[in-house]
Amino acid sequence: MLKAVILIGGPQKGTRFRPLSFEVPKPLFPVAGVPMLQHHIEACVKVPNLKEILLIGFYQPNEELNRFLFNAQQEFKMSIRYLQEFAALGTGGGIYHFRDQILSGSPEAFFVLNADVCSAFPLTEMLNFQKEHGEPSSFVILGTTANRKQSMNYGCIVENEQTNEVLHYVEKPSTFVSDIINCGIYLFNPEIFQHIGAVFQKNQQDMLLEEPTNGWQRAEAIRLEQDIFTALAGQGKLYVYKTLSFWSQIKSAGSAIYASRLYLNQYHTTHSERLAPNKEGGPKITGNVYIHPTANIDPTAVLGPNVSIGTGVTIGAGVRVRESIILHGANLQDQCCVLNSIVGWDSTIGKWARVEGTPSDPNPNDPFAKIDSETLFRDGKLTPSITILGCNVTIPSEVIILNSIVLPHKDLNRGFKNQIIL
Ligand SMILES: Nc1nc2c(ncn2[C@@H]2O[C@H](COP(=O)(O)OP(=O)(O)O[C@H]3O[C@H](CO)[C@@H](O)[C@H](O)[C@@H]3O)[C@@H](O)[C@H]2O)c(=O)[nH]1
Repeated sequence: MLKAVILIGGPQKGTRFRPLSFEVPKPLFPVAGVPMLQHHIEACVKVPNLKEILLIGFYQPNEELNRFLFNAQQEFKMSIRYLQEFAALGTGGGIYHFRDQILSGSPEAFFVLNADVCSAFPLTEMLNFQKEHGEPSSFVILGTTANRKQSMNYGCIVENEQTNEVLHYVEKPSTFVSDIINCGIYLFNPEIFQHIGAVFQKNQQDMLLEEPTNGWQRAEAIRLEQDIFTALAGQGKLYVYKTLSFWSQIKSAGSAIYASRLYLNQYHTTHSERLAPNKEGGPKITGNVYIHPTANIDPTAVLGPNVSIGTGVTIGAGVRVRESIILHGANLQDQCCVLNSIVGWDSTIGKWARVEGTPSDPNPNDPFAKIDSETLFRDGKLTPSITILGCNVTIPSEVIILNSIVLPHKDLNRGFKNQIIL
């Protein structure tokens, strides 16, 4: 029997996702029409003999999360539970804290997935790879190739090219180590807890020797990457399965638009029913577009490529939307234009208004380029990025909003360019 754990972090995480993460926990933000986490769950339920999915994080249980869990259990007919850490215990501390829950029912192996990645999740391939490579109790990291410069933003893996054993692991190195990076998707077996447990014991002993502080939590805060992988590298225990399929991190709101594009494209093979067709009396669709069945769209609107339209959205005559996510309840009035933007829940864009951002796509000429999840400011200036309207924002008619972030509940009375509107 197999299980899967999804590390969903908590409210202090996902800061680059503000103001969108004010309204909904980042792992539930819709990407290609469904909550980010649902893509992980859909991949897990396809794995034969996978019996339970555990979400581990430090969010207070909340209505959205409960509703999501309830719906997902119903839809996928699988046990999907949320386990709340008492504090941020790190990527290794959380699974160690809940080891009894993970091991109940005696799974022979379990996946651990970072929630903030978008991937084709080649989980069955990882299982097969594990059977063919290394010793029976070895662990597998999913890896992909990045370019030299960007690789340093990730965990970097040096492998034995014949055996794929991980010989050396460095988390976010300051100089180049390897262009194979950690995708944040792992296959473990119960033995991993011995390794995490040894780090926990050592942390505890170290703390006894230190001056007393209120650092009692520190022994439990364990990072898989720095504390476990670095030590396991070169021990014949850790292997890397390199994937050629799509993969990206979802850190910033801009990367959610990019991730949407990747998932919409995958829908051709996995969920063709989620892709809007061009049909008589409907809007003109170019490329891949997701439209929730409750959205009300004027037939003269032109949508796509890479557009996701949420529940109850209204789109008026002559509206143009491209490379954007329109969240539920938004109202795009006649002839407005939305490009490279995220329009927040229940926002209204007036007639003939133009809401536009700058895409932060990876360099299309570099096959290994990843999306740069830029910080908001560079050299004291706001980095040009996608435009984000928080929830319940009103944009008046006939204005331009360019490369701006508008915080929730703002009623703007003019156009803005390169600004954060508080
Ligand atoms: N439950 C729980 N989850 C956590 C915690 N801290 C982080 N997470 C979750 O663990 C994942 C990793 O988060 P970060 O710690 O922010 O790491 P990162 O910068 O994303 O880097 C990791 O992922 C990269 C791939 O996306 C890797 O390349 C890198 O090596 C590392 O594993 C995210 O899904 C985050 O929500 C925690 O204390 N508790």
